[in-house]
Amino acid sequence: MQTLVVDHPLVAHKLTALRDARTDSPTFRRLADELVTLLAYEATRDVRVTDVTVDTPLAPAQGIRLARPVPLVVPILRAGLGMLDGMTRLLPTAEVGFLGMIRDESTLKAQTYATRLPEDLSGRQCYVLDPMLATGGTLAAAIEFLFGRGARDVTAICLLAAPEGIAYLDEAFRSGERPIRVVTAALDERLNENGYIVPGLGDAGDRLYGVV
Ligand SMILES: O=P(O)(O)OC[C@H]1O[C@H](OP(=O)(O)OP(=O)(O)O)[C@H](O)[C@@H]1O
Ligand SMILES: O=c1cc[nH]c(=O)[nH]1
Ligand SMILES: [Mg+2]
Repeated sequence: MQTLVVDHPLVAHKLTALRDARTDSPTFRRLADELVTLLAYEATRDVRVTDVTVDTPLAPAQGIRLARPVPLVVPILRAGLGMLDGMTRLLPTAEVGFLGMIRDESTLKAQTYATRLPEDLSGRQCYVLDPMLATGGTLAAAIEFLFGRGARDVTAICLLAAPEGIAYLDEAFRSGERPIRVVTAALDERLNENGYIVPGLGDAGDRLYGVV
């Protein structure tokens, strides 16, 4: 599994403000949105394209277009929803699916409460959005859904990742015939005893949606 930690001063600047406990929800939402657009630029370097020719006002020009089938973008509710606009700003023609998942805080296991995905994903590049890669349980379950429907490859875009979550995904998809990749703004130190990323940013869903 490839893990890309995007190293850019604008990413680091916005992430620092996002982490700050003093940052209010409206600002948190804006920063998350801006960060995702920066991460998505790196995460879509290998988006599939096809050759086309267009006519400029002066002459024909060789060009490229996104290949079909278009990529599928899947925000994992709740916190992933705060990343959707930042992603579709770069991929406005992508199809959007949804997964409603919640981590049982006593077992740290992910439960799925809503799935709105195309039945057949054969050949599709998929981008899964979830700000936090903590134990890896949520993303692993989400990625399994997509490969179960025939996805070609899956890229997870996260704001923060813990070493434990990276290791878990790496092990879960070790075989390699189901290619996955993680693109994140930072690799943090560890998980605490409650499965939260340290230093992290707290509970991403609560901070995005003003839950105090
Ligand atoms: O890597 P994991 O250990 O699975 O933890 C990461 C998940 O935990 C949080 O979701 P939560 O279950 O709190 O739901 P929410 O997104 O609605 O806040 C976060 O949004 C991730 O989805
Ligand atoms: O640090 C964490 C870990 C899981 N979920 C969150 O929202 N934050
Ligand atoms: Mg979540």
